[in-house]
Amino acid sequence: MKNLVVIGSGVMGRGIAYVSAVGGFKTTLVDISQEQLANAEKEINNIFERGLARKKLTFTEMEESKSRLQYSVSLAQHLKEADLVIEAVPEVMDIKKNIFEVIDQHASETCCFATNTSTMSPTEIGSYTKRPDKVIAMHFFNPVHKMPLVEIIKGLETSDETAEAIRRAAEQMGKETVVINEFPGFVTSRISALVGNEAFYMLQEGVGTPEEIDKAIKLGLNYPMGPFELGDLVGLDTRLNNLNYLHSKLGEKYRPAPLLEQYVKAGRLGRKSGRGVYDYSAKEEFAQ
Ligand SMILES: NC(=O)c1ccc[n+]([C@@H]2O[C@H](COP(=O)([O-])OP(=O)(O)OC[C@H]3O[C@@H](n4cnc5c(N)ncnc54)[C@H](O)[C@@H]3O)[C@@H](O)[C@H]2O)c1
Repeated sequence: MKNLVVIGSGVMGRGIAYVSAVGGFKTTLVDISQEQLANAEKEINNIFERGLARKKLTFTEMEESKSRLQYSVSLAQHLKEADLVIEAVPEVMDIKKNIFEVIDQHASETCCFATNTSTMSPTEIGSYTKRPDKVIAMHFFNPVHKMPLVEIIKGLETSDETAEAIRRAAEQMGKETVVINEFPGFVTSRISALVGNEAFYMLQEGVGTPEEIDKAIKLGLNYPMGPFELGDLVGLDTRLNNLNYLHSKLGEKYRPAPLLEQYVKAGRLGRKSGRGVYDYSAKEEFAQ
């Protein structure tokens, strides 16, 4: 694989484009919004600058990586050359369905398709194409340039060859991989949703303050972040959305804590809204 197209230049797509270019792939980042693309380019350049300052890469590596990266609002023209397309558009099945129908029409027969979905079925997404054997989920984590894992999820029809090609591509991007079979929530979203939800039940029951619960989990269980810190980073609305999905598929143990629903109703969505479990309004670093 040499040529990659990343669709969606939001939180995840820009990180995926960065690790792809640094990994040596000729990468095109595509979005329908020119403004999002401009923001993505600015942020990717910041990641390069910080990487250079921290000696994660040399000046030459930075310049070579940047020269492999381009930004575009027109998807179709870049698909003919693509060996792999990674989709990172919002977690809405209709949007994803539309994208996969379009890329299936324009990409070469040998091109593989990956979705960065957190919860959705790669089998269903593959069914919107005429190449379900070449469709897979490639689940990156936020922030992509720092998080070491890509969780690779095979749909029912995904071939072993596709899974192996995707595993090699992820490794070329500097990532560790696990290859698993599709089941709602995969491995990581399922566990993370459960831990985050349990923490909300504890808060609701008055077991402790958010600080105490986060500290107990971090220092007692050796988690790098507390469940509330992580929930605020991911977004409490996203967390609730995932829990509702898992509740519908896997039953009672994923029922969202009423307190979490209340926070989301109040607009306390986490860092992105300035307030979630914690208040970020005074902290400039969280405003970006
Ligand atoms: N945010 C996370 O922490 C996280 C982690 C892992 C996986 N994911 C998954 O990654 C995917 C993307 O999430 P995100 O947080 O980056 O979303 P986001 O909202 O930040 O970005 C989505 C981008 O897609 C663009 N877009 C929408 N429709 C498009 C189209 N038809 N063609 C091209 N671009 C289009 C939007 O303009 C936007 O820039 C979702 O499936 C999400 O579940 C998110």
